[in-house]
Amino acid sequence: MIPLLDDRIRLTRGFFAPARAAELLAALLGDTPWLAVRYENAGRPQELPRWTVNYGERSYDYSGLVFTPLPWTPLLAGLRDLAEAQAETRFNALIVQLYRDGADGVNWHSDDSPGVGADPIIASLSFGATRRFQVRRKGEREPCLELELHAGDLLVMRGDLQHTHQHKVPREPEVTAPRVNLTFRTLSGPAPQPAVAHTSRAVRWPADE
Ligand SMILES: O=C(O)CCC(=O)C(=O)O
Ligand SMILES: [Fe+2]
Repeated sequence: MIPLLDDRIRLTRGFFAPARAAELLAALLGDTPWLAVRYENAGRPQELPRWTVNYGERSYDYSGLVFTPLPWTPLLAGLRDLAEAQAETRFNALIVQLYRDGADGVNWHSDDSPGVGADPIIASLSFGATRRFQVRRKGEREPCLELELHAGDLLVMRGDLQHTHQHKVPREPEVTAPRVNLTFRTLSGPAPQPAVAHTSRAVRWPADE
């Protein structure tokens, strides 16, 4: 395990061996009922630059978008149990994201919606294409940390990191292969109210459009 940023990021390379990571990628790509999320931003229709789906016991508020979770599958509950053992906490929510290729990504943000509590522990598993993961101090422009997340890697964010820093998965046009990321979280308190309406379209991988 590699501790980074005062032990508020813990990176475990090869938490899953390559063969197991490849099996998990295939299962996650094919079996997940993905959503392509459409919403309006200042009157303009937008689509999230990735496919996403939520699992577990709690809804998650993602920049005002609220998603109803699906029940744990045996596979995802198994991965949750492994993540819980590593992160030494219990998780009741999971966001699964598919970055179809390097044109997909996630912009600068902190995982600090009210439901995650004061100092959230978030465990992230990566499968498929290697992608960059950047971290910057809030209020600053440039990353202070840049990592490559490989298939099978486990990254845990903890302590007050979500208060002090933001993270991002930048677009990488040269990447052609898909990447699946799982983030396990612990949510509590009242269910979030949607601030932004979305129309989500059920989609399956491989995309046929
Ligand atoms: O894909 C990743 O590695 C990060 C995803 C993320 O930051 C999120 O889902 O909040
Ligand atoms: Fe995040």
